Amino acid sequence: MTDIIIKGFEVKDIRFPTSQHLDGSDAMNPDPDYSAAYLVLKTNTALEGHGLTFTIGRGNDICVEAVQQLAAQVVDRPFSEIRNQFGNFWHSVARDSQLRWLGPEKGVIHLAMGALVNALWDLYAKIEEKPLWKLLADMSPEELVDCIDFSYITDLLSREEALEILKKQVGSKEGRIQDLAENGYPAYTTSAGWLGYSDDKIRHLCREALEEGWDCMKMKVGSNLQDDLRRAAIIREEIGWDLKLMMDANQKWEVDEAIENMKALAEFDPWWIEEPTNPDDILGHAKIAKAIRPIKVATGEHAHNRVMFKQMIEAGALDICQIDSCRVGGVNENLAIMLMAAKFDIPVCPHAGGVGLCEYVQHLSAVDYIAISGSKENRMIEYVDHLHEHFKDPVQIEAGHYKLPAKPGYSIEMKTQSLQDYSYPEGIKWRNIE
Ligand SMILES: C[C@H](O)[C@@H](O)[C@@H](O)[C@H](O)C(=O)O
Ligand SMILES: [Mg+2]
Repeated sequence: MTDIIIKGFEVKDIRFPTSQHLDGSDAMNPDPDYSAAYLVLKTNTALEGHGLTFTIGRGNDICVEAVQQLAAQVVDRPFSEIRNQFGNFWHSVARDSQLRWLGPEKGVIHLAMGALVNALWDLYAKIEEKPLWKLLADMSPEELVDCIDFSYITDLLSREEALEILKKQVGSKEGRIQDLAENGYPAYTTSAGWLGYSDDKIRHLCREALEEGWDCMKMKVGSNLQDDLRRAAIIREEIGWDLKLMMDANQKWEVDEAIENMKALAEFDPWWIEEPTNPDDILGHAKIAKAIRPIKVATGEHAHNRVMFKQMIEAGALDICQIDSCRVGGVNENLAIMLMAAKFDIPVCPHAGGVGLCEYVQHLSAVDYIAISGSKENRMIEYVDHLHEHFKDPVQIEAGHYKLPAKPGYSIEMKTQSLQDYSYPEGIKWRNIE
């Protein structure tokens, strides 16, 4: 096969007016418009690599520009050069000396890296004609670790340790693939619990979720305690006490406030509290975790990179590791994070509250189960019931489980019509609003 060369790219500003119905709303983001800096890598063949990074509204202006800057670096490069040394390639993009000053490896520039790296994996999986999870699951432990940049984490996880973890799972991979094909991967829904929803809507969505077979749910907290207590009571009234209920404060509280409020909310038996305080406050999370046991602390959707996860894990600051497919530098860095979590037997429950995140993370959790942790215990993928109709290969949910994706790629390609209609600001959907 002749080598595939990346010949050019397009970056699109795609936004959805989700704030109109307060879908996705939380204590920190009262009216989010789910948005994506969307990258298409064009090649010398008909194949394209698609990738996006999730943002909210105006933040997308800046992210689109950052994706432009990063994507320019792969133009005219043979894809084999990137793929054969993916870890080194990743390292070189993260170390771009002019752009690195903006991070390093955090914020807008790292979100943009997520879009680029994920688009490259989408292309890779399409070239190999496999869904991304299968491409990764078929790799040998050596091939997988060659995708990882171990910089700054070797004190917690060396290349050799990573190899050891992966090698342990090799012999039993096939059984787990079979299990996923038959039973899917467990999930929980956040769709009933957005903060801006009325009590009636929450009640009605809880009933609907039960009928659909969900057995775990997440609600938003962090507005004011009395409201949180009332809403939690409504949810428990509707779903009973056998279902798992998780709570998400979206960084709203001070450390002491988080401890106090969770003591009050404990009567509703929450399984975890997510992002109780500022996402950079490693020691604060550790304090909270210690004070509110057995309620677990979950975090990660705003953790900049693998180095933050390393510290969180070492400090006992997280019980549940919430990887995000875009926040860090895409698939490669998430492999590193999942391996660190596996070493400490910390369950990975990916964050997926955004556009395209469910589509992405289903592949990552599948790989975690098949090749890394080998376990589904206490693990589940978030599901939000928004915007899937815009994807060519949308997630499929059956009785509260993700079905294993089958089409080649990373499931992130959006329909041409949707890309047109929701382009900001010129798309028809926006022209009709403003
Ligand atoms: C603004 C977004 O919807 C967030 O509320 C969402 O990502 C959330 O934190 C989640 O855990 O799904
Ligand atoms: Mg969250």
